[in-house]
Amino acid sequence: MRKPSAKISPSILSADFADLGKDAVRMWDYGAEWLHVDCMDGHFVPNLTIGPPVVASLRKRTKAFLDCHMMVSDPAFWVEEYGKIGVDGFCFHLESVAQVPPSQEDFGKLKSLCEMIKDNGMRAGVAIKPGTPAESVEPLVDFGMVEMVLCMTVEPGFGGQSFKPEVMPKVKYLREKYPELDIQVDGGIGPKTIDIAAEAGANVIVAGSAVFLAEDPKLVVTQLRKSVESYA
Ligand SMILES: O=C(CO)[C@H](O)[C@H](O)COP(=O)(O)O
Ligand SMILES: [Fe+2]
Repeated sequence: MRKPSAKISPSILSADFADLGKDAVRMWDYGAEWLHVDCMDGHFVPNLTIGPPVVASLRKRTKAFLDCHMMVSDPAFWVEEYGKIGVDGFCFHLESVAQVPPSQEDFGKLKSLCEMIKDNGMRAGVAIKPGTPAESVEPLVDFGMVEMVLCMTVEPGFGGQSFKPEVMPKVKYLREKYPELDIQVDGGIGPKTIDIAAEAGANVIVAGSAVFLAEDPKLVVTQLRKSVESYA
């Protein structure tokens, strides 16, 4: 069984926030079919980025799959609004909703959150911080609650941090167990680190600074895709 197709998702955290529309359009032109939107509320992480009005403006400017990484304390609060905007993927942090490992009661909460995401027309994803074990999200995959697991390869909150290779065994474990699952990696990914992540089994690749600060961003998008495809 082959792993799912490569999806390259440039993170607009490293874009020019005064010119987001232009940056969104050029990423699509460079061949990136996803656009990663880091929504931070200043509570779940010590940083504040953008919310619905800006995401709605982005929606009008790009056909890309809008991949919202919700670094917020109360993801359920935002689901309906993001659904109305026409966001494609809503990826919440397990740690914002549940204890680690999740309790029985937490699974009830997680199930209704995932159902709410789907009822509002979006794909559900769950993100885990570098220290959160893969086993914590297995029931969400096993019961079809999520279509994607995001393994953070930095502590969430800021772009431009160093890739944590110690997260790779988790990616490998999930890929072996779930050959058809979308597995996303986010943080410190670029031409120097992509091979490690692709070999471990990641197929949805987020890259912020490595793309936006590159002299030739199109080349970086192409390199990231080639690496994932070479390990398919
Ligand atoms: O979720 C994030 C940070 O919390 C960003 O998506 C991520 O850090 C991308 O930036 P870079 O590729 O520069 O590390
Ligand atoms: Fe992100």
